[in-house]
Amino acid sequence: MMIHTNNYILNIKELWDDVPEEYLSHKERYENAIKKAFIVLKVLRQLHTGNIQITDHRTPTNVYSIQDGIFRNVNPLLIHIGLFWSTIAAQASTEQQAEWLQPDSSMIGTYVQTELGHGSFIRGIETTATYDSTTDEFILHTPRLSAYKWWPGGLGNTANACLVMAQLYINGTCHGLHIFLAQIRDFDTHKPLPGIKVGEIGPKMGFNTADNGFLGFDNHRIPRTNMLMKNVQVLRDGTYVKPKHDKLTYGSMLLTRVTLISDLAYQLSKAATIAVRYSAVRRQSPIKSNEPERQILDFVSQQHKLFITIASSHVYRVVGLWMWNSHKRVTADIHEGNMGQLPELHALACCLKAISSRDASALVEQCRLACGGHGYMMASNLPQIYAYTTAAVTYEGEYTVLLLQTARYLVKFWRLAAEHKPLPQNFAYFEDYIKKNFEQWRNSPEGIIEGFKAIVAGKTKAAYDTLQCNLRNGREFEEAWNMASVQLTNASEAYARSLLCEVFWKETVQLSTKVSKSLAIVLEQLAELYLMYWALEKHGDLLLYSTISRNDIEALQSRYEELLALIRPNAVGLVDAFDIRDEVLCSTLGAYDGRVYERMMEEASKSPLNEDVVNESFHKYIRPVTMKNKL
Ligand SMILES: CCCCCCCC/C=C\CCCCCCCCC/C=C/C(=O)SCCNC(=O)CCNC(=O)[C@H](O)C(C)(C)COP(=O)(O)OP(=O)(O)OC[C@H]1O[C@@H](n2cnc3c(N)ncnc32)[C@H](O)[C@@H]1OP(=O)(O)O
Ligand SMILES: Cc1cc2nc3c(=O)[nH]c(=O)nc-3n(C[C@H](O)[C@H](O)[C@H](O)COP(=O)(O)OP(=O)(O)OC[C@H]3O[C@@H](n4cnc5c(N)ncnc54)[C@H](O)[C@@H]3O)c2cc1C
Repeated sequence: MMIHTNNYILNIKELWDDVPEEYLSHKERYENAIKKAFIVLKVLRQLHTGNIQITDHRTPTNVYSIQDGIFRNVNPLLIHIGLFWSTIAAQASTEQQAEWLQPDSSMIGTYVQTELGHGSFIRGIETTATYDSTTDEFILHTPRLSAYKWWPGGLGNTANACLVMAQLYINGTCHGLHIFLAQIRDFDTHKPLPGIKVGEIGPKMGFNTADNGFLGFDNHRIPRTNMLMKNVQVLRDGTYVKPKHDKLTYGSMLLTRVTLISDLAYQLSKAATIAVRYSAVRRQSPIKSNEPERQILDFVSQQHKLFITIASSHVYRVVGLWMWNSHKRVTADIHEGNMGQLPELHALACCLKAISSRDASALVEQCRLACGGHGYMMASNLPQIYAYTTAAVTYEGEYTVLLLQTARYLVKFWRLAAEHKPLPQNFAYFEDYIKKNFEQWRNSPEGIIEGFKAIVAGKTKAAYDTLQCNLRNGREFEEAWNMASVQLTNASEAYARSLLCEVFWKETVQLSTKVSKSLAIVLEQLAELYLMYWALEKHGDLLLYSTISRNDIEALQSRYEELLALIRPNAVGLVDAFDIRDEVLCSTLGAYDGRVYERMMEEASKSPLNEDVVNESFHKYIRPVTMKNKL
């Protein structure tokens, strides 16, 4: 059957709620979401097997983005689709993949890594997988409470299988973390298998349809062939065959960090669409006292809050794609046995995941604030987008922890520069900084990019010098590192910002040659706005580390304000161009037709508190108090 995914999914009645999900209990929310998740899964399976085919051109992202509207929260199968399958595809041997990656598989899986006691420091994970050569099995075991798995999405009620990260033991030797496929529930009855203690962890700030769960193993046995064996093997006699790189097991985290950048771009585009459209509808106070009230979008301070969100969505879309292509290239190299580019990819993914999630949550919150009181309503959908986005600052590698990973990479190159050793081309600016080869400041995108590189160099130098000073004072390296960690994270943050500015500007200039002149102008305005915004935000750093002057900063401020005015007439068009359907946006404030107040009233009428003219609590609790003396 040929289908148009949008229409097909939008017309499946059971996927769309009559009662807004905020009025459901924790249990009802899950049950409602799981009903929908399996309808969506069926569609995805039909697409995969070719039983239905797609006629629209933007399919994978379309299905993904329509889901946002269907769940208004999170698809409980997000980890099954996004992490379970992709980890098997990347880390299982060809034979394992042939067995496990069947489109009609009974397995509903999740990715089980974090424990009650350890999330960031994964070498500290306590779950063990001990090889028993007499039976050719691994014994999965949770030795104590802190070793209970805690957090995996879909684990609480949905999954019947999982990929477990555990410490591998063979003949008493620990070989570190490895991934194992374990069935945890009966495929038919869905009851936990013997030796499995599993459940759901309770309500959270967001992700409340994702049934995040806990899991403990009591000497649970799985076949030896259930260890993911593409990069590393345990043979029948217990021989351990090492991987070519000891962090290949962390590959799923790397991939998800890369994918998340695009997902965050999409969340930003939703928030921007809601806030910009609302700001075009909402009128509040005149600018000149003798004039009618103005659209709040005409206030320059409002433009300052919103246009950076539009621009940032484009930045993360462009950089997300750039990272996706790098990931593809590096993965192909790894297949050929060449690990050379992995450290760079890891360093980039860490800082970009950290900064994209932090930026996205700050900007979504800014959009909410820009919608005044109405932005605080759940029906605006901004609170849900915020709760979803801010979780990404923590999961898949906590913000600070990831920045410190990138700092290791920066410090290595600074050490080379300090010792006057050869540097790769992309770090040549470290040498320039040491030799004080400072460029004359230019108030242009290219000048700002150079300025940001000077900040990276200056901050890396400062962190490195502190590190060296701590070492000279007799500290051990790890302690000296901890003492310098504020400066180290600052250097990583600056590095991410310089990458974002450089990649976005270069890609935009290139793209501009391929589109109409009028579109090119707007795209370049957005890119320039992004660079100016951050140059002004970081003007203190520029004053410290580059040759910028006070006059230059004043000129940047004027150009920034000019850009706000230039973008203003296109603001609504720019968010319309994100092309997000009302059904996906789920916002009273952001719908295409601009019927904001009507929709707000329609949504209010769905409140169960409006079902009775007089709520029964009046008779039970209020009247006895207020009428006491009059009875
Ligand atoms: C219209 C537009 C639509 C857009 C549509 C977009 C479509 C998007 C589709 C899907 C979106 C998907 C969204 C997914 C949502 C996900 C939902 C939430 C799921 C959450 C899951 C989780 O959270 S799983 C758990 C994650 N946990 C972590 O991330 C733990 C973090 N900790 C670590 O990673 C490690 O502990 C740490 C790296 C911090 C340290 O490791 P350790 O072993 O201790 O390292 P160490 O010995 O110190 O050595 C460091 C050494 O190793 C190198 N290294 C570390 N990691 C890697 C790696 N991954 N790869 C390569 N190398 C690595 C590191 O560089 C160091 O090297 P040296 O400096 O020593 O040379
Ligand atoms: C919504 C959501 C979904 C999740 N889904 C999954 C899932 O599907 N599967 C899964 O396995 N896990 C999942 N997780 C768990 C997630 O990966 C971890 O919570 C995350 O990696 C952070 O680890 P943590 O909780 O141990 O934080 P901690 O590491 O305890 O962080 C607490 C604080 O300590 C600081 N800190 C920790 N270590 C250092 C250090 N070395 N240096 C400096 N500061 C440090 C951090 O910066 C932070 O400020 C999920 C989490 C959330 C919130």
